[in-house]
Amino acid sequence: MDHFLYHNGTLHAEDVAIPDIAAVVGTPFYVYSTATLSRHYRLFTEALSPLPHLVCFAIKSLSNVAVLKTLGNLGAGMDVVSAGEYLRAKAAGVPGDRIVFSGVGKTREEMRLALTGGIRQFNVESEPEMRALSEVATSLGVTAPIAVRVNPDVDARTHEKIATGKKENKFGIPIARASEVYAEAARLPGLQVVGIDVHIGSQLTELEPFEQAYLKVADLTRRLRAEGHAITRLDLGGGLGIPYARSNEAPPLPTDYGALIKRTVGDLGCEIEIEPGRLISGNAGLLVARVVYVKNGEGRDFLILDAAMNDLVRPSMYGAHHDIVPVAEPPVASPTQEFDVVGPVCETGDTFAKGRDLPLLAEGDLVAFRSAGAYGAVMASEYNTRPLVPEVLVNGDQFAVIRARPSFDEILNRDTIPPWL
Ligand SMILES: Cc1ncc(COP(=O)(O)O)c(C=O)c1O
Ligand SMILES: N[C@@H](CCCC[NH3+])C(=O)O
Repeated sequence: MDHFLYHNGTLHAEDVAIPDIAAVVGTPFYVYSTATLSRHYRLFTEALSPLPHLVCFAIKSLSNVAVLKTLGNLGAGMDVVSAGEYLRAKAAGVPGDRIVFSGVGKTREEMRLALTGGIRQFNVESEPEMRALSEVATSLGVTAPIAVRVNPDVDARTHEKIATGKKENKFGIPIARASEVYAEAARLPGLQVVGIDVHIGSQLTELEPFEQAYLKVADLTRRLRAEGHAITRLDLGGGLGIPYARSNEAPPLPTDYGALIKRTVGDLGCEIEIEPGRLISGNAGLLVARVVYVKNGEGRDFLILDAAMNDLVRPSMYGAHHDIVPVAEPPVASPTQEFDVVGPVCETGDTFAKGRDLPLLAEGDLVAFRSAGAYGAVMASEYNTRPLVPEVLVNGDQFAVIRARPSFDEILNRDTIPPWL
């Protein structure tokens, strides 16, 4: 469900017409819907109720502070993976006791930042990290709450670049070694074991891999408790997929996912944490671009947009599909044409879609990439010295620019010329 629909022949974000935003910020731009973000967050909290739980939004999917504040105000926790993300969560007013810190390479500085600023738990991914955290916490005279991320060796059946739960992946400790790792955690000063963490990958379109992983976590909970550890919290990660090609994809819904969690780990008396990113933010965002040229090539027509791979890298990085729609609603049964949809960047990989059937489009027309809220703006770069595109947040009939397009002056001022030049 999203709130990007056609009204009066024009695509709207909630009650705001997309061309009205384009007139203010220019193109390309990202636009997010408050209603969709809120609805998706609530779907998870409803799906997990009445279990005690915290939905920690995976900031990596969409990290604009205004978006984080929107979710934080509803009571969401945050899953962060860097000092920058931690500071963003705090800037959005999220208290430390609703922030979990994930990631395989947390530095001592990052640990210190979170321990002094407040943290719900660290999801520790290795023994060296656990020892470092013990040292940092002891030096600060505090106790660090931890869950150990286990790698359950489960195939998430997703794109190989975003699968994280197989034994060959860098994430977590092998579940078979959990007993010894937890025993060491219990011995180390400055650490308090509170739970178990698992995250097997992103854009999962089936529930079965989650089920396999969560059943292993349930077994491990019983075993670790028998070994004397107080396991009171289970962090089950994120990863639930979204439909990208709306006409033919129907991944499981948060309700099904919630039911699965209840079935697999619901009877352990643990507080449940989940870390969804994409399902909350993905369909809450569009990337809007303008057609620069329609170019007739050899046996194909190119739709050249003013957005490029640096603005939305998913198609070139993962071969990902995004539905592309015209902002002006095409008349019913209007003719279509096949286009290769590309950006202006000097790489053949700067291709959003090949042979995509689209309504007839012309220079100056606006188009929107659907499902671009997650891993869109956050993965953007200034490759080809293209300024990062602005972000806009819509709420009902109002909208605000939540990140402005940098000027070329700002961009050029970031470089400094050394004295010898
Ligand atoms: C530790 C962790 N938690 C949560 C997420 C969020 O995943 P998704 O956006 O697929 O829900 C990720 C990314 O896959 C992750 O690495
Ligand atoms: N960047 C990936 C998702 C990565 C998930 C990270 N934990 C994507 O666009 O699909």
